[in-house]
Amino acid sequence: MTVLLEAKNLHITFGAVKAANGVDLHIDEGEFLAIIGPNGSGKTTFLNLCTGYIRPSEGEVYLDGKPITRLPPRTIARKGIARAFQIPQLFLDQTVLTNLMLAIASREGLWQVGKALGRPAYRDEAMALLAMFNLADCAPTLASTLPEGRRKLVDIAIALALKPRLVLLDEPTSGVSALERFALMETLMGALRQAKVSALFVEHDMDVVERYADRVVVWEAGRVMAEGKPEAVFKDARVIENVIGVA
Ligand SMILES: Nc1ncnc2c1ncn2[C@@H]1O[C@H](COP(=O)(O)OP(=O)(O)OP(=O)(O)O)[C@@H](O)[C@H]1O
Repeated sequence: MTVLLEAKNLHITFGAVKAANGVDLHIDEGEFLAIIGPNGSGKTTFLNLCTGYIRPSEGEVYLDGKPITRLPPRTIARKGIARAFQIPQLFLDQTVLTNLMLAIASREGLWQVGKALGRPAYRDEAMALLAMFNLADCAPTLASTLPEGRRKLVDIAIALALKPRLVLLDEPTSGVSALERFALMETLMGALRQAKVSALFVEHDMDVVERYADRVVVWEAGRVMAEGKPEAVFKDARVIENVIGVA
C-alpha cells in the first residue's frame, strides 16, 4: 500500500479547547477511510488542517511524503486534495450544469464566466462528471431546487472537477433520509472508484461506515483513540461506550 496522506502529531488549541491534540493518521492510495467520533471531538478541525484552512501549532501533514502543512488552501487543492462540505457550496441561483462548468473553468484558471460557459469541452466534461453520479438529467435544474441528496452529490461532483487524488467529505449523508442513504453512498462510491479517487469521510451513520469504509478511525477529544476495519472497531468496548453509545 502506498501512503497518500499522512498527519503526524498535529496540535491546535482554540481557547481552552484542544481541537487537535496529537493527531497521527494516514490514508493509503485508493482507500475509503471513515472518521467517526462525538460532536466537538475535532473531526472537522482535522479536515481544516489537511486543507490549509487552519494551521497547526505543531505537527505536519504530508502528501506523497512532502509537507503541505503551511501551504495556502488553493495550492493544496491544486496538489490533489478536494473537499465537499456538510452544507453544499453551490451557486444556488445557477443550474447544475453551470455550477459544474464554472468549477472546471476555475480549475483551468479561466475566470471569465461568459467565455467559460461557451466552451463545448467544459460542457462535455461537466456532463461526463454528472453521468458518473447518475445526475445527467439534473443538468438544466436550478441548484436551489435540488433535493438535499442530489445537492450533496453535485457538490462532490464539483470537488471531482478539480481532478483530485483525495476527496474529504464532511458528513455526506447528513440531511438525507435513512432510506436514501445507501442509494446515495452507492452512487458516490461508484463515482469515486471510477475516478480512482481516495476518500476520507466524516460520518455519523454507523451502518454507512460499516458498509462502505475500508477502515475507520475513531476520534476522541482531538485525537485518534481507535482505528481498524469497521467490524473490529465496532466490537471495541471503549468505542461502544464513548462513541457508538452516545451517537
Ligand atoms: N475556528 C474555530 N474557532 C474556535 N473554536 C473552534 C474552531 N473550530 C473548531 N473549534 C472548536 O473545536 C472543537 C472541535 O470542533 P470540530 O468542529 O472540529 O468538531 P467535530 O468533531 O467536527 O464536531 P461535529 O461532529 O459536531 O461536527 C469544538 O469545541 C469547536 O467549538
